[in-house]
Amino acid sequence: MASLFSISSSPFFFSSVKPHFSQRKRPTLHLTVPFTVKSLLSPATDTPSPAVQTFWQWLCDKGVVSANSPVVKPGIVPEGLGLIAQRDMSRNEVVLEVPKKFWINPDTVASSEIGKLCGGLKPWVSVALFLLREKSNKDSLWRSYLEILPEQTNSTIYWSEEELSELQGTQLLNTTLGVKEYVQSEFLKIKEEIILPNKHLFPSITMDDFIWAFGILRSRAFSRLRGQNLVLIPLADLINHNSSITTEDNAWEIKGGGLFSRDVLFSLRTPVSVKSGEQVYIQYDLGKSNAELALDYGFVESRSDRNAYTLTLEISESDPFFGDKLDIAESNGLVGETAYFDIVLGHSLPPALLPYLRLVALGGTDAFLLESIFRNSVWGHLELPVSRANEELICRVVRNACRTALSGYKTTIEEDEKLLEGGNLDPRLEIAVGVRAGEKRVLEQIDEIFKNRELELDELEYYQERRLKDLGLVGEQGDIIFWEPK
Ligand SMILES: C[S@@+](CC[C@H](N)C(=O)[O-])C[C@H]1O[C@@H](n2cnc3c(N)ncnc32)[C@H](O)[C@@H]1O
Repeated sequence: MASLFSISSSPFFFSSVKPHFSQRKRPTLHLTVPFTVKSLLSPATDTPSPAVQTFWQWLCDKGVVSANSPVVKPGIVPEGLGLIAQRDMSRNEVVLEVPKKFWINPDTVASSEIGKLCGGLKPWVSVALFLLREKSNKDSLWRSYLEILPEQTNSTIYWSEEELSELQGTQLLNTTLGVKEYVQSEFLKIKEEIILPNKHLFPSITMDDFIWAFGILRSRAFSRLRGQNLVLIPLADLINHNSSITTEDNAWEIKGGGLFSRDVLFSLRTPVSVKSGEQVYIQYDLGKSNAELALDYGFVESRSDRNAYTLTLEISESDPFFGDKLDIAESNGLVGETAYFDIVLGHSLPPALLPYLRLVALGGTDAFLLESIFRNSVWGHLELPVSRANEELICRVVRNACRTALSGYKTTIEEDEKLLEGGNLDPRLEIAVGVRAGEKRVLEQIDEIFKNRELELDELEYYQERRLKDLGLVGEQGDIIFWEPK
């Protein structure tokens, strides 16, 4: 029975680089985790490095920014580089505007010397190759920008094996390994088809270089901008994230481009008022879980609703009712034999989870519900308990799966909490401890919900009782009304 479904790491279906500043929404929860982001009010102090100064000079020379009265300047901050306000700014004021000719996107690649080679490539692969080509070209027009890109972030894709071992048992570990495998397979393809046959353009590109480029895009490319799937915007990509900003609205937009209008520009606004000398921040994505933040950007947040766990449920092909169940799931918006449910700490279960579980577990004397005459009403029936046996089975299977998943972590929540309370952890360890503690909390929450449900099994009302009631065959006290012959 335990094979009814599995709680596994969320598989990463990855056909192109995922949106980096996406709008997907996810609800909220509670956990005292690691990373404390710099206060919005703390001013940045350090002087920029020569590379940053050269980058700034390049932007001034090209007229992207005003050398005399800049609104923001790049500066060294706890998050690496960031944008420092050069004067007081009110909410929604424009921080910077970058014309299209300074963007790096698949069009930039197409019109470059490697454009012809990159024709059929995925957008992210072509931009990654472009970055690596330009890096190896000492005369690159993009040199001053490339020089300020970090060698690594704390994204889990850059972690050593030892660092990854701290993620033992987590979904994040599996996702990270899956992503790396995917990037590697893309690399092997272009190595054969593009890199090796064009050694004069790509002298020595390694898998690590390709991972670097992938991580750069993943952490700083904007996506889903008007007509733009994936675009690097120098200067704008220095904007850091702050958890205290809780709106994603209107932080950036593309301006211009109409028939008689001026150049197309990327425009960034500050979502909150900022004092001169403070760092300007935005909210990257309210919908990302801590695991996604860790993978994409290399940080996590203490907000409890960033902790999530993906339940993967499957209608087994060996199920005698496989076809009917699949048909019912698909008619109710759950495509394919596998369904994914994101469970968020402190939030109730996704509404479709219980009906889907009941459907997957349906069998024996309840199987009549799968008959075609019920096809239009079956989901409604599945939204309520079907039978004691069915409800008991889903509780048992979910609880077993939670316990199995919990036994795969190398620490307990208490041990993780102690580590976090002790403070002074290496940033990557802090991310690992935060994510694994968060996942375990969600698993315990799921287990608790189904444990309580198990205790209620005798009080629940099941399909047959509801049916008898509907037919007027059950009295007020739940007694069966018999027909007395007159
Ligand atoms: C869009 S870039 C921002 C510029 C970046 N700080 C730099 O030095 O180039 C995103 C990266 O900045 C860093 N970052 C942004 N916000 C952060 C935060 N709140 N805490 C820690 N790191 C952050 C992470 O390394 C992330 O991958």
